Amino acid sequence: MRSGVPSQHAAKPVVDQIINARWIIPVRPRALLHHHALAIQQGRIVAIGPRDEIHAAYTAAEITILDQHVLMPGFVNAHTHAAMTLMRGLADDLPLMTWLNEHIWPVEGRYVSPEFVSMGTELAIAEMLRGGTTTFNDMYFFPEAAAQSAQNMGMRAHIGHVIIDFPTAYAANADACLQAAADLLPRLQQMPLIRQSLAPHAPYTVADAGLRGTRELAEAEHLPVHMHVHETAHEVEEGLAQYGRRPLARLAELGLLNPRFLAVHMTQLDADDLTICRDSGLHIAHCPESNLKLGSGIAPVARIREQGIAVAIGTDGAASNNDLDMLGELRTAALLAKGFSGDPTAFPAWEVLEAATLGGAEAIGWGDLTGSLEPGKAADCIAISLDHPATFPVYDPVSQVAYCAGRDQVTHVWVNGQIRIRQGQAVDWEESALFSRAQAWVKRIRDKDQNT
Ligand SMILES: CSC[C@H]1O[C@@H](n2cnc3c(O)ncnc32)[C@H](O)[C@@H]1O
Ligand SMILES: [Zn+2]
Repeated sequence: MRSGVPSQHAAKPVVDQIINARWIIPVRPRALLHHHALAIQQGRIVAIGPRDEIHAAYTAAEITILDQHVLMPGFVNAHTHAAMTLMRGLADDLPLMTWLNEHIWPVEGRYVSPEFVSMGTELAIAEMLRGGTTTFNDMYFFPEAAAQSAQNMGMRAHIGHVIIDFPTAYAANADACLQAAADLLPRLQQMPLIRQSLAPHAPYTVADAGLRGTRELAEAEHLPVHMHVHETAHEVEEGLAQYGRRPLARLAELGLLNPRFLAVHMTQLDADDLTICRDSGLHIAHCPESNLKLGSGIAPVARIREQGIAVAIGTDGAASNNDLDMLGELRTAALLAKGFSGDPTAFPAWEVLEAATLGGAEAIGWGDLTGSLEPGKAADCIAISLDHPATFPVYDPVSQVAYCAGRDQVTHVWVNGQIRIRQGQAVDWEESALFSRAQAWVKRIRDKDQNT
């Protein structure tokens, strides 16, 4: 494949860098390229083509040679609560509402603050970048703190302004959340790696008034909406009892569903729900490991995809997953779709890689910039070394990435052309220093909250 490569007779342009790789999986187009290279200038991909042609066409200030590696777009984690790394392993083996009501919400009530969110988000970014994630779609309190952490650490983030009815350390009610979102929008617009959404928490925590306010602000500011929906059977039963209709139907009636709506979880879907999803054009963030661990249910991904409904992949927070590992998550998604449907062709390797990259970018309205390696797009890319016992032999690199590579094999990560991970190590921060700072929070939470 040859894309964006100038004629070799013209004067040779100088680019910032060229990355040579044994294999490139650009995701779009769906192709496996052998011995190709990527030319990058000012954070953007300017060309992708056979190695010799790229070197004949460009001079580069920096050349990286990845001769045992797959180069591919970074993963887009379509649903996170990044700061919840500080609560990883605090409450396990519980159903969702017990986990939230008796453990997570009380701890959040005591500790969540801008400082807590900065610390937890930094830990999450360190983990996600090491695992090859270059963009995350977040929903948490104090979104400015999360945005600032992502911008400082050079990671791309889609930051959700949370909307929730009950009083928290962040805001008194849904109206105050909407006001905080409106006030913050211009500040976050100044951050080049950040885009924003509105994030009403769930149908059971935001009444109709807050959802109408969400729709109005989303329409006025052209913002996407990111929300937990149909996570458990209990949520659907409770919604039916309280509102006389299933939560998804209620959201449709409130005018919230459209291609800029990202419904997270969606484990409970009847035929009418699937029709609503298909007709509205919404996207689904599938979080299989969090759903399994909380015993919430299994999203019927094969049936969802048969209807042409777009699926992205997310980890959810580190307190319910308990990791932020997109390679692990996409593998679980592929295997679960096959096992649950009884069809091994459900969610094949190529399609699950697409869902974990471009599918995530499109789900958050960022498909113009990231999620695939194409000229004009941001150089958000990762290298995975296949020179490892876990991935030997290599008949098909796509199969290796989907079914057997581990995140310890992610050697290089670039966001917007800036190297963030080199030879498996963070470039700009010491992980041990992050852990030392985080330890103060861990001590406070442990002393007060464990074994009480
Ligand atoms: C209001 S900020 C986000 C809010 O969501 C909570 N949360 C984390 N994981 C889940 C989940 O799987 N379902 C519902 N709510 C979840 C988190 O603790 C924050 O309070
Ligand atoms: Zn969640």
